Amino acid sequence: MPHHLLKVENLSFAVNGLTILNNINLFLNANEIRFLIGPNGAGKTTLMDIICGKISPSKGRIVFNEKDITYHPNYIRAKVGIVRKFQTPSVFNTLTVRDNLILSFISEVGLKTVEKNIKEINERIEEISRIFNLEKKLSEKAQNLSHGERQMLELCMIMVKKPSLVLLDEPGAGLSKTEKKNLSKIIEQIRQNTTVLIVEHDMDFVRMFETARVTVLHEGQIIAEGKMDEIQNNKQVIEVYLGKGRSRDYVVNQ
Ligand SMILES: Nc1ncnc2c1ncn2[C@@H]1O[C@H](COP(=O)(O)OP(=O)(O)OP(=O)(O)O)[C@@H](O)[C@H]1O
Repeated sequence: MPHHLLKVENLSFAVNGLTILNNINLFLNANEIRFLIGPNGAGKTTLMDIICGKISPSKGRIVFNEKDITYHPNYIRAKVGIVRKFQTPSVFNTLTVRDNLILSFISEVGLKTVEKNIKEINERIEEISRIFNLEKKLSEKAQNLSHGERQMLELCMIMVKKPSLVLLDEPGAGLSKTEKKNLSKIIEQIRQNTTVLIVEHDMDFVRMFETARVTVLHEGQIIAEGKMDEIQNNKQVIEVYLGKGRSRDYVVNQ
């Protein structure tokens, strides 16, 4: 039996009498890449907000590493290894790439430890920046990077923290085809040490992950789950999302 790192059990969320999520059950294995897709307003962001602790559900529970974290605030979730990256990269624009990464180390292990081990930290920065194709940009200010490079830098800063679960909000948005391909390779590499849950509208990007499972949300409910080649032939998914051009591309194999 695979170990479920994250269990979302019988989860519902309502606001002002309006049901936004209705009895969601979502189970993520350790080292899994999972996509969450569905039309606008399906409830994807709300589900991510509940998983990261920004809001609490009306019913159900969230179990992470066998611990019930349903009502843990988001800073506690960050401590147990749940990290979220929003669509717009959040980096320190006036600092260099290296300094951004050093700050990430400081927030992870503390200033004294970083000062004491600065040589090793710099070696580690060089090593990790190679994974994210940033090794030639270490002295560059973040504001001079392209959008794609800033996305890479933020991901790199997140990975310094060695999270167990990374929540990504439309990471493919605004990237060129080549950048998306590179990002997909990096996410595949990241998952060697972490689980990745990705909200995405760009089906070309989702298809770059041949083995990843996809969960489809519609009107607050999960309507399908499986690999992309199964999902894209599912009648209901085509009806409510893929076939109507509501995603950012069309189904190829209809
Ligand atoms: N606090 C709130 N109060 C009222 N309605 C809300 C609240 N939060 C979310 N909603 C509604 O719940 C529905 C789901 O929103 P959500 O942002 O989770 O969808 P989504 O799948 O992420 O959509 P998108 O793809 O457009 O980002 C929407 O109709 C939204 O207007």
